[in-house]
Amino acid sequence: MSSFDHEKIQQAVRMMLEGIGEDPDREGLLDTPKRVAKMYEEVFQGLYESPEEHLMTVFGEDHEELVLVKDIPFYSMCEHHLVPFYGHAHVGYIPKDGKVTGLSKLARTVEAVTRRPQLQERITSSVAEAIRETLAPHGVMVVVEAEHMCMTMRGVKKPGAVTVTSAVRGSFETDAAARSEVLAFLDRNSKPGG
Ligand SMILES: Nc1nc2c(ncn2[C@@H]2O[C@H](COP(=O)(O)OP(=O)(O)OP(=O)(O)O)[C@@H](O)[C@H]2O)c(=O)[nH]1
Ligand SMILES: [Zn+2]
Repeated sequence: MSSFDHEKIQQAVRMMLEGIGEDPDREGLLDTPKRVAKMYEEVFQGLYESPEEHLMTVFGEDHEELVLVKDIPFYSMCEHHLVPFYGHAHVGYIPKDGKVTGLSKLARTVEAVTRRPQLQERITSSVAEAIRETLAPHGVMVVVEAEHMCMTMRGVKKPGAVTVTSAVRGSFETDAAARSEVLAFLDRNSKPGG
């Protein structure tokens, strides 16, 4: 797997600043290439992780009904414009043969997939596929809701427009009641203790 090239990012940022008619040597911009490289290393960290690696932690727990971690916040970068899109992912699956993973691992899978240049559709199906391949559950259902800054601060300029994508695998494909159960939980705003 390739690694992160700080030097290259710094050169590119300097050129972009020149390209927009700025002076990269003025005081306020002197450290900007370095800062952007550091930020990119953080926001694109997922390129150096495999989403599946997090799901390897399994407990032989005999639970073959819904497990849903909802409202997982995420930030990603639109691969067309390299501006953020962000929102929440909801990840549900029905374990099989004792393959129950750690709850945090579902959120870590979302992180590994979102911290890359991305499309919302690919995030949604990649999370579903990683769970399907690693845990071989009865079914998996992933719903992602996001606002895209390329649609709010520029272009069509529609702040507040929310894009919803879903991916279902296994039993959820044929079991409408199972899909409805997940959607009913997503509809409820109740918070633990709230
Ligand atoms: N399907 C999909 N499209 C996305 C996503 N993020 C951004 N886009 C869209 O990618 C498209 C790129 O369209 P282009 O016509 O190539 O680029 P553009 O001229 O900047 O388009 P506008 O945003 O319409 O101004 C736009 O319609 C964006 O809204 C995403 O996650 N999924
Ligand atoms: Zn975009």
